[in-house]
Amino acid sequence: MENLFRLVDHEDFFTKRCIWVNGPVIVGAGPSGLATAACLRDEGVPFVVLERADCIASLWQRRTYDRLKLHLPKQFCQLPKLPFPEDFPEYPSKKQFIDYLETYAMKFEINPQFNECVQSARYDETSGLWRVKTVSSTSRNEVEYICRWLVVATGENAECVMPDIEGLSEFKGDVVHACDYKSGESFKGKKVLVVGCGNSGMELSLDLCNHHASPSMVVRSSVHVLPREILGLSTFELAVLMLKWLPLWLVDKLLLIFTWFILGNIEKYGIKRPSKGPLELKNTMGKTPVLDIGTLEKIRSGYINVVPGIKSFNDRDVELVNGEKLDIDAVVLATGYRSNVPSWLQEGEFFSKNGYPKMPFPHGWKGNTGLYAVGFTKRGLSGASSDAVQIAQDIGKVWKQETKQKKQRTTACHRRCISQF
Ligand SMILES: Cc1cc2nc3c(=O)[nH]c(=O)nc-3n(C[C@H](O)[C@H](O)[C@H](O)COP(=O)(O)OP(=O)(O)OC[C@H]3O[C@@H](n4cnc5c(N)ncnc54)[C@H](O)[C@@H]3O)c2cc1C
Ligand SMILES: NC(=O)C1=CN([C@@H]2O[C@H](COP(=O)(O)OP(=O)(O)OC[C@H]3O[C@@H](n4cnc5c(N)ncnc54)[C@H](OP(=O)(O)O)[C@@H]3O)[C@@H](O)[C@H]2O)C=CC1
Ligand SMILES: O=C(O)C(=O)Cc1c[nH]c2ccccc12
Repeated sequence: MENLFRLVDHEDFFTKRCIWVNGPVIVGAGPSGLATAACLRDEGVPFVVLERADCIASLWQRRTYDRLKLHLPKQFCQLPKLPFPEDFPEYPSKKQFIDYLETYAMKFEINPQFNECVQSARYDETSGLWRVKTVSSTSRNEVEYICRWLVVATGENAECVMPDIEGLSEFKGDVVHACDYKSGESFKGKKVLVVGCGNSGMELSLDLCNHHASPSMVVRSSVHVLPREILGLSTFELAVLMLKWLPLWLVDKLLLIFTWFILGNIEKYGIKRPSKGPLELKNTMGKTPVLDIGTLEKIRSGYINVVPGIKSFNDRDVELVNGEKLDIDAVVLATGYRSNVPSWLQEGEFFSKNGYPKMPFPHGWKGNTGLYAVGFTKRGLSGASSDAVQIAQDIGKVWKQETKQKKQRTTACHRRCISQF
């Protein structure tokens, strides 16, 4: 590592360093950051990956529940340049996915700077360079990285959404967000209110049931629930196949017809369907349909109670919008996630205030001034992979041109850097 300057604050014993990076800085060592790094490695472009956690794929390793499996078939979840092992099942478990990512990082020699949380990043017009400031999560040490390219790979799930519901802070039982829920074991015999009915709310309600807790799941608006498989084929794969030949509206209609035959009328259990079709809703609003892995059966048999929106909490119970009161012991907030980009990226042209690129898919991966975004298209791991490939090609083109020119000009001039070769 090269220190352009190093300050030691003697009163507080923390250091400030400034580092020139020859190549892009990638913020985030989740699947998106790893995929971009691997593709850059293939292009021969050096890079630095900054990660706030102490491991790769921290969402998967630290902030997901034990029973989690990928819910799309493996061919739609693998990262570029390394297929999943043959012996992986169609829906790999969380452990298998993490093992794959560890192998991936090792194969492409990706060694992130761990425990470095990016606090700010701004483009310096004068020098035409990005200034990326990090603070260590284990000490108070600060580093400023200076680079030409900045790849934002902090993800759509960077922060948990905590709902602001009247009385929630007065509730006396345990309240956990889905990101801190590991298993239903600690809820055995308890009455648990699960707030939210996306894939997290549905799967956690099932897990609670399997651990002999009594979940009530809040469905405040509407949601598309589809079977994970239709006629022995994964619903996602079937949709992808049908989209090759048919318009989206027709695929949506067909999916709902198949669903009706397999799941029946689920409105009678309190689960209203949105007026837009599942794929249209995913494309326009980014709302992922639920792929059912057994929750509906538990709802049908009465083990999971579906309830409408929440009015307020009291110290031991909850009042619903229909006036009904429920005694509960604990609350699981499966209320979703948000991007954290606005909290650190000082830029208002490419990213919008909600932390997503302003340009819709497929134009949202490249900004001006060397800024890129990977994994913000609400298209899961396959969307992240295709962003990564494009970003690496784009940077690689410029890199190769310039390296060629530089070689022609002089072979003596070397810039030292901390980038990984
Ligand atoms: C429970 C769950 C299950 C999912 N299952 C699937 C699935 O089956 N199939 C699918 O396609 N998609 C799935 N997804 C979608 C998910 O978005 C992807 O799986 C994937 O994790 C996205 O990768 P990412 O690298 O973009 O984001 P993340 O995995 O969230 O990685 C981002 C990384 O950036 C780091 N970071 C954030 N802010 C900073 C900062 N300021 N400084 C430094 N580092 C920072 C984080 O610590 C994190 O390690 C699932 C999501 C969830 C929540
Ligand atoms: N096995 C897998 O692969 C899994 C994948 N995932 C993925 O992770 C991502 C995040 O999913 P998830 O965590 O479910 O988040 P989502 O954003 O999909 O769902 C959030 C849910 O919380 C509800 N909600 C939010 N605020 C409130 C409130 N104040 N009162 C009542 N309800 C509220 C929303 O309702 P409303 O719609 O009315 O706003 C919605 O039902 C998704 O892309 C999902 O597919 C998640 C789990 C498992
Ligand atoms: O799991 C997720 O969050 C995803 O975004 C994966 C995904 C991308 N497109 C979809 C369409 C239907 C269901 C899941 C997905």
